[in-house]
Amino acid sequence: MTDDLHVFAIPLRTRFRGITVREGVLLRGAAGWGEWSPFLEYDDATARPWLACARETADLGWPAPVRDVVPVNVTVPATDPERAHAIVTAGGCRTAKVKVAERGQTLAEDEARVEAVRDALGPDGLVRVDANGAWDVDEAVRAIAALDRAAGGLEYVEQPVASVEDLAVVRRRVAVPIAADESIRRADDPYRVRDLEAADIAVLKVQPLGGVRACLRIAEDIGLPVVVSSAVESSVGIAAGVALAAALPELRHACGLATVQLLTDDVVAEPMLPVDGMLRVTRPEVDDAALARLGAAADRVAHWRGRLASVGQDRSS
Ligand SMILES: O=C(O)CCC(=O)c1ccccc1C(=O)O
Ligand SMILES: [Mg+2]
Repeated sequence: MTDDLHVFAIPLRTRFRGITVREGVLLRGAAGWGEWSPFLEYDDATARPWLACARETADLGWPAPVRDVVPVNVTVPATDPERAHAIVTAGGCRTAKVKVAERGQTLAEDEARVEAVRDALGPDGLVRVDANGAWDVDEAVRAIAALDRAAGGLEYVEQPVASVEDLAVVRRRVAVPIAADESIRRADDPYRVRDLEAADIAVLKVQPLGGVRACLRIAEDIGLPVVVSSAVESSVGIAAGVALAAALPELRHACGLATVQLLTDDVVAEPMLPVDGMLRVTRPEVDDAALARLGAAADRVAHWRGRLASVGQDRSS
């Protein structure tokens, strides 16, 4: 193994998006370390923009920031109300994003989680929910009304339904603002959201959308307020999202970049954790001791090397 590629495996505190360990690759270039951590089930074409993001970070670095802190939300997995309450209290953020519509769970469970989150935040915090496209149109209309009530007012609902056409329909049937996530990062044409007036807010993630510069272009062209969100990266990947949030001309909403809290460990000495709901705009140093501690098993390293060779040109040899 050379020093220019490192495969990490970090256990999560709470199961999230069906995973319990976050794996990824750190690549080193002239500008420092970049993170490449596409989810395991993604095919090569889907994982390719994620690699462009890692290479931008490693080879080029980022455009200049226009702010030195970024407000963030605490991310609440689809867990029980007691745990949700504790996560919000420990998170120290004034905005919470609550995962809802998890497979196998009921709307009543979502309502109880959202109520617990409101209780933990107090009346002046902001509550947003993310359904990851799990509802159909009628379910969404009903669930959004119920969760808006449970929350005592929602800031917005993220990707209530899967298709951009349905998103446009739901947006016309509810009063709660709509944010588009998968309709941007997994779409052939992210601008359909704009053209169909399907959302009030654009969620941008730097890895799936090909890096900070690519996202700045989308932000400019899509004409919607932006929320920068993570893909549950290590602090190396989170720093790229923070660089985007820091370079946006306007930032009206808290970003979903506080997800290092979901991990049990990190590859840097000073993790990208919020203080008083804010992340500092910095590029953290990778820590050799952490790399050694979090190095993946040999079979996983082989897996990621093979994947890197297939998705891009393997620069480690
Ligand atoms: O936005 C956040 O608060 C955290 C990031 C997040 O929810 C997420 C993380 C990994 C994959 C998908 C998503 C998502 O927004 O749907
Ligand atoms: Mg989302």
